[in-house]
Amino acid sequence: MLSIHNFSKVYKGGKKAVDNLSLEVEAGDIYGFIGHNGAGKTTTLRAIAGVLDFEEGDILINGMSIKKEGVACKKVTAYIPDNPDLYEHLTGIQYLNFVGDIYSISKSEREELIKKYGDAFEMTSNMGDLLSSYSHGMKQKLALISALIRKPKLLLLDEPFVGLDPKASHTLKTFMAEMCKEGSAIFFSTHVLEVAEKLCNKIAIIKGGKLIAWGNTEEVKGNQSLEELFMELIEQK
Ligand SMILES: Nc1ncnc2c1ncn2[C@@H]1O[C@H](COP(=O)(O)OP(=O)(O)OP(=O)(O)O)[C@@H](O)[C@H]1O
Repeated sequence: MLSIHNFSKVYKGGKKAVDNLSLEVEAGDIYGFIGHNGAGKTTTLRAIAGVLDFEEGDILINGMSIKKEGVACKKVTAYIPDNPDLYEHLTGIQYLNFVGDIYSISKSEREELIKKYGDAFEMTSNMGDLLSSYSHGMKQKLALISALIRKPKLLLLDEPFVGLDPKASHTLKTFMAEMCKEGSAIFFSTHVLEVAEKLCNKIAIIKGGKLIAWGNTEEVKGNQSLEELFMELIEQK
């Protein structure tokens, strides 16, 4: 589903944010991406989503290169940044219809899915309100709904649980599991190691732009908790 081959990113000014990263995410995976602040998670997610250019390496989604077939890749991928920037002058329902139009979601399917996810995230009664009046968590929930109604094959999430209340976090985890059971894949960054440990069948740990551990969660962790492993790996020189 997602193949990252020797991806590196050097920002203007010379900062190498990601260094020769290779990773495979398969259909059905809930893949957690873990690392300290500044490790390179957002840089990697933005490159996969096709919103950040890069020179070294390639990223394939469903076998298509994000560099050469960006539009086709974006059709099957949804990306929610850690701080979604939505169109504030639209109402919730106008925004979701805008997304529905762009991705050609039929009227009946759109209505069904907006109801399903709107109700689950307790957003249905706020759909007529302007996004400028939404709290941070409400904006995040609307962004998640806009991604879920598209039924993406690959869902990329940057710190999805930050800012969500416990019920919304639980709802999101349920839908993440549902999506992957149906054959999609999720690659997401998180600092919440307990969530990663429970939810993810695979995890990757990045440090200073380099992957230092990856694979099946149980195999990567061994007998330790994810927190113990993370602390040990991060403290190693
Ligand atoms: N636009 C930019 N220009 C220059 N350097 C950048 C830019 N964006 C990020 N960086 C640098 O790249 C490195 C990786 O940043 P990135 O945002 O990918 O980290 P992160 O793992 O997502 O961190 P956090 O957990 O704090 O969100 C950091 O050293 C950061 O300072």
